[in-house]
Amino acid sequence: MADYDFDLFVIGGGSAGVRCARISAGHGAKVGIAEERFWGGTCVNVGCVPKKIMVQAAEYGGWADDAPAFGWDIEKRGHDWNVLRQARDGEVARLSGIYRRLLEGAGVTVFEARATFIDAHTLDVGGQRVTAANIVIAVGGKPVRPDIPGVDCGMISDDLFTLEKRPERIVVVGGGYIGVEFACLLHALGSEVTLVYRQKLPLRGFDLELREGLAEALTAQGILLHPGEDLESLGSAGEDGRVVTLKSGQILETEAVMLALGRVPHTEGLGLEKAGIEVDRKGAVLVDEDQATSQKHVFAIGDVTDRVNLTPMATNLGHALADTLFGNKPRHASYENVPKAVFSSPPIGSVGMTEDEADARGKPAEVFVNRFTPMRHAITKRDGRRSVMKVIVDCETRVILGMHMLGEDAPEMMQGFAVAVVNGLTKEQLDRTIGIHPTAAEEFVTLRSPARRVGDPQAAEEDEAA
Ligand SMILES: Cc1cc2nc3c(=O)[nH]c(=O)nc-3n(C[C@H](O)[C@H](O)[C@H](O)COP(=O)(O)OP(=O)(O)OC[C@H]3O[C@@H](n4cnc5c(N)ncnc54)[C@H](O)[C@@H]3O)c2cc1C
Ligand SMILES: NC(=O)c1ccc[n+]([C@@H]2O[C@H](COP(=O)([O-])OP(=O)(O)OC[C@H]3O[C@@H](n4cnc5c(N)ncnc54)[C@H](O)[C@@H]3O)[C@@H](O)[C@H]2O)c1
Repeated sequence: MADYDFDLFVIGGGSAGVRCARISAGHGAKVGIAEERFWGGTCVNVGCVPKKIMVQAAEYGGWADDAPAFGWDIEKRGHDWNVLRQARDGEVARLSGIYRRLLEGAGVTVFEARATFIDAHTLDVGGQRVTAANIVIAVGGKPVRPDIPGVDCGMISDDLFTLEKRPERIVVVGGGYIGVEFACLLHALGSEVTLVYRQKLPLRGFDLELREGLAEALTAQGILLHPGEDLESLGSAGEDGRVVTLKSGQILETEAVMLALGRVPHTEGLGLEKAGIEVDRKGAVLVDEDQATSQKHVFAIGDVTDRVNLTPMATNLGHALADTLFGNKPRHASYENVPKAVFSSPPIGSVGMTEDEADARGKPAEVFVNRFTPMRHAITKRDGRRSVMKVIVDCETRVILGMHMLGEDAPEMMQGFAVAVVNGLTKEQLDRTIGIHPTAAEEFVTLRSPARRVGDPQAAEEDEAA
């Protein structure tokens, strides 16, 4: 290793890269890292953190509306976007600074520059030649901008964090995580929101019953839904207006457009071909189970591999790789049963198989479901606040295959239940647990009769015969 400048060089100072660099240095490796834009990457600067602060701001609007039902003499007079911007941007700057200081404190050499490959062991880092025995690609992803006329009339999620004024009317295109979260938070802050998406329901990949419940909740709170629609073109109208043309021919006039159409790996121009590193059609770096690329000393972690594109997955991958390479503790981060949350209103928390996935196994599973109005909203009578809880159980082993919730506090609740599900919790163990009363969470430990059975080959044959 003495022939190289570094034992490890990390490209990208986001969730995956910072963790890998910091832990590797802690294990004694000589580490360098390059970041071209912002320490902490997407999550800290234009992702989870500023988004969650905006979600929290939005929640106060609903609580202010609810308060009179509990006797509070409160009048909601409006929301000051600039106060929120300053609070959010201040917290983001604070966290980003912490990320940089953590690296320096661990003894990592930091470069505020773009890094690209010259060959499989050599990088150009802001004009400087740097060599490394091992290289980690942790460059993340970037928002998709579709190839349609007038695409520049639309904002991407990064732009929402620099807006000086909240748009009064906005069309959000895309029914994935970002589209749904921003539609909800902008609506709650006072914007008139239209959500356009391709499928019949938003959030493909989540449990169908939760998706149905969420679509009902979105409509109940006044978000205008356009399901089954695709984008044809964007254009301007007058000084500040925007026109969205859908493939069905429908035209929507609005003040602003947000495109939330997915993210692609940030590998363009990285020089991967010079290092002999293979990518897939979307530009995602191909890796084996050790996160090694087609060059065994070059690794890729986080969103750049386009597998589970979530921050805790990225940090886990970074930590596991550092432990494996320099900590004498070889291990893999598991892609199985990764808990997920959508910070919609109400939010979603989910771990394990959906009902459709359990059904498709062809092995019998029981599905327990509960729908209820949380106690708070029995008083407030606020629309669109019904909760849905679901537990899916393998009939033979009694192991819980999936747990899902749409409802207030679902992400907080699901983190705890996920610990148990990941460790093989059975339905009987869940039932043995005494509830905490009065909470919504206790509904998970009091589900007694299954709503239905799925995945039963015999039942499917009987259905067909009938
Ligand atoms: C709006 C939004 C909300 C999100 N909300 C959540 C959430 O609530 N929960 C959750 O778990 N996940 C969320 N995510 C996803 C999460 O942000 C990502 O999964 C996570 O940031 C991936 O980490 P990463 O290290 O792989 O990539 P990134 O965080 O994107 O970091 C990559 C870094 O590499 C830098 N870089 C790129 N190319 C180079 C180069 N050639 N040289 C030097 N530096 C380079 C980039 O500037 C960037 O800082 C959200 C994402 C978005 C966009
Ligand atoms: N709460 C969280 O954990 C969270 C929040 C935000 C983002 N994220 C991560 O970031 C990723 C990116 O988020 P995202 O919402 O951009 O992507 P996504 O993949 O979740 O959703 C993109 C949506 O856009 C649709 N789409 C694509 N092209 C379209 C077109 N031309 N017209 C209409 N619809 C089109 C897709 O069908 C899909 O439903 C997520 O997949 C997730 O991994 C996580």
